[in-house]
Amino acid sequence: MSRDTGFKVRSGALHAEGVALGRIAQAVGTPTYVYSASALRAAARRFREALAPIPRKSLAFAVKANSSLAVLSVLRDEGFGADIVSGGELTAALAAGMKAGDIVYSGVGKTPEELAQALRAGVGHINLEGEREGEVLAATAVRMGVEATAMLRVNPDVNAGTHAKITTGTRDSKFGVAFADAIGIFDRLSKRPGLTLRGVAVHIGSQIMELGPLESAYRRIGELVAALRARGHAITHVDLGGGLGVDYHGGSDGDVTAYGAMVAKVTQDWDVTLMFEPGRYIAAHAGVLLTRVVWVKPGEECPFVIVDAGMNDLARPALYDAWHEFAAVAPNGATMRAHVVGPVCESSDRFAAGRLINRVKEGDLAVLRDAGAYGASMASCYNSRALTAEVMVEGDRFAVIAPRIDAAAIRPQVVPDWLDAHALDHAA
Ligand SMILES: Cc1ncc(COP(=O)(O)O)c(C=O)c1O
Ligand SMILES: N[C@@H](CCCC[NH3+])C(=O)O
Repeated sequence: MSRDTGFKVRSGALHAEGVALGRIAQAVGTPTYVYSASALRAAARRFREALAPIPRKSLAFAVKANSSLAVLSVLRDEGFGADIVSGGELTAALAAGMKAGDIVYSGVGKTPEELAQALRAGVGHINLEGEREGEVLAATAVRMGVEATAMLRVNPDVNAGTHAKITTGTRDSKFGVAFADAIGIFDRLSKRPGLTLRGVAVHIGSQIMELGPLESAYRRIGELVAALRARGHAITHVDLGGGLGVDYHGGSDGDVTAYGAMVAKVTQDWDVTLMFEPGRYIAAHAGVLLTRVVWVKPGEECPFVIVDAGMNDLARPALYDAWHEFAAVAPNGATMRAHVVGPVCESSDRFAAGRLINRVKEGDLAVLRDAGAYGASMASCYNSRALTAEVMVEGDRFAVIAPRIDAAAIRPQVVPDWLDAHALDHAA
């Protein structure tokens, strides 16, 4: 997808579809995430079309990438289920109208309460990331009088070739069970009443641009499927995770068509339903973070453009040195070299270092592009800043889909109600 899908300069001003971003800033203020519904749909369709050669499949959007209900609803209408990692994401997916059966629940630290919540909701698949979790899930299902349907997430020990902080399938990674242990764990868990193990799951990381590591991981999973079948296990599903990356510099994204062809080739004899969990590929280009320049202040090497968005609103640059293009909403053709920084009291609150950007001045509007995935969903109230508002644009209309929330409303002042720990001991 071109990242211009949804966001284009028209008559000298950046628009989200038919709506000038200046109009949104006027109505909602800044900083604000702005999403294009058409860009979301376009990416969702491109992903599905690329998987056309795969006969049996299900698609689940990784809710961690963007958990706004309006975004999830658009993807639900595109036939996506949800890949979730917490009870909160389960609540969000259900609230967005996703069917429980279309939800797959991953995560290394699901609590017993969250497992019970998933069973109560009737979640389609629970991706087990450890043997003990499977034992507790089975026991909980028996107690509740239901059958849990699950998959075993396996760590294939493949380096995804992405940023070290978002690689998830190497030997020392906390995710899934070690490849060498997988068969033993599968054998044991499949004997547990209350638990139907349908297959295996793999996810080696995020922002993966080369298909080689994905192909290596999938081939290992293919060997495992064959070995499990040889031991009499009925393997009906394999979850291939997410991870396909996008280009944040305006170039080509991970090649989704080649990805579809590779998956079709590697899995042609598997005879299973394949599950996919894309997040970034679907949402990244469909959103920008709209911000206003507060000050332009001289610096030793170049000026500081200080914007009203901070690392609490968009954490990726501070966390992974990630690149998001900074662009003026009303570019005039001139450029400047500057540091673009936020107001937060950390030196890592920096969106661009000595970068050539559109010339901006105090009060101008600008955007950080490609912020639709892992933007708002990772926002916090650090420095007691408000939680950023979110807006969805569709054609010439826009709607606030998440209001700006004051930090004080999230952490209201309470009068401490002191409990005497010793008195509680006596009561127990
Ligand atoms: C289990 C799982 N599935 C899917 C995803 C989505 O990944 P991405 O946004 O890179 O497609 C992630 C995030 O890395 C994940 O941990
Ligand atoms: N949050 C990360 C990706 C992590 C994906 C979840 N396992 C990012 O912004 O790139």
